[in-house]
Amino acid sequence: MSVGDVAVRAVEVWKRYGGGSTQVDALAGVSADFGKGRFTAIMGPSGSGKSTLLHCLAGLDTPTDGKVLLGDVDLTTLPEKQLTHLRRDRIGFVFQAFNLVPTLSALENITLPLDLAGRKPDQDWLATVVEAIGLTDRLRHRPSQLSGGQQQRVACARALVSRPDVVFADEPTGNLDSRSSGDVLDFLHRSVRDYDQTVVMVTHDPTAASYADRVLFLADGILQSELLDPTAESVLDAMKKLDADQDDQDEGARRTGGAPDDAADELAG
Ligand SMILES: Nc1ncnc2c1ncn2[C@@H]1O[C@H](COP(=O)(O)OP(=O)(O)OP(=O)(O)O)[C@@H](O)[C@H]1O
Repeated sequence: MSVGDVAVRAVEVWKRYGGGSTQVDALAGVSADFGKGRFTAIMGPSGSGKSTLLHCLAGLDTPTDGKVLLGDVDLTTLPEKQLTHLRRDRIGFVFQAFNLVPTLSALENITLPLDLAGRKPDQDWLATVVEAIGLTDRLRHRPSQLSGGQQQRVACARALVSRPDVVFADEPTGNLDSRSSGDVLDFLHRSVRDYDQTVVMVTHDPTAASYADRVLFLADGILQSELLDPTAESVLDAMKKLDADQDDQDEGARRTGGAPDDAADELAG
């Protein structure tokens, strides 16, 4: 991928927690490009580092080592104040728990990031986004008067209203039933296909991942494989293979009494 086609790039990103016997490498040298106008899903077993990677890419967390480039800006060296502005102006977030402000209407929630930045919404784009989430008749409702799926669509609109470089979504359908999930994923998919937005989404769900153009698979903080034009079936197969590979490594380590890497070396010859 040429530099101009990349929205965000991870270069040898490490994230280490703790020290001594409790040390954990949540990310162990992850390098990946996330293309502009592309929808990428990140998958992997629990504890594999998905959220940590998303948070590092979004400038919500600082890697222990390595670089994160948003366009040509290295987030890892940016002073905190500039990072705050960059997150506000160039990045959108969708969280599993919606995180809407309960006292504001749906429309006020959508425009909140712009209001906080003292910017006026682009009315055409706002109308497009509002129309696309299919909630034109509920814009004056408070979050408590909306279903979970409707609240999450409001959160997606809020993430997109500033036309960010990238929308990062962390398990956006984790709290939703399959129908509401479909509505939210359709919306994210259309924002990429029709409006050239860039979405990076962490998910456990093969069906959710099938809405993406590409799926990256993490295990033990390492990028293991990727799948282009995924279907729910091909994602499930890739996850089974990942599980089987992990089991083989664990079994090798158990038999030799060593670390998985030692075991792999020993098995290899
Ligand atoms: N603040 C922290 N302090 C110590 N260890 C942490 C911290 N945050 C994450 N970890 C560890 O880093 C590893 C990766 O965590 P992460 O939350 O990124 O995984 P995940 O793939 O998103 O998991 P899940 O699917 O369960 O949400 C795990 O072993 C986790 O226990």
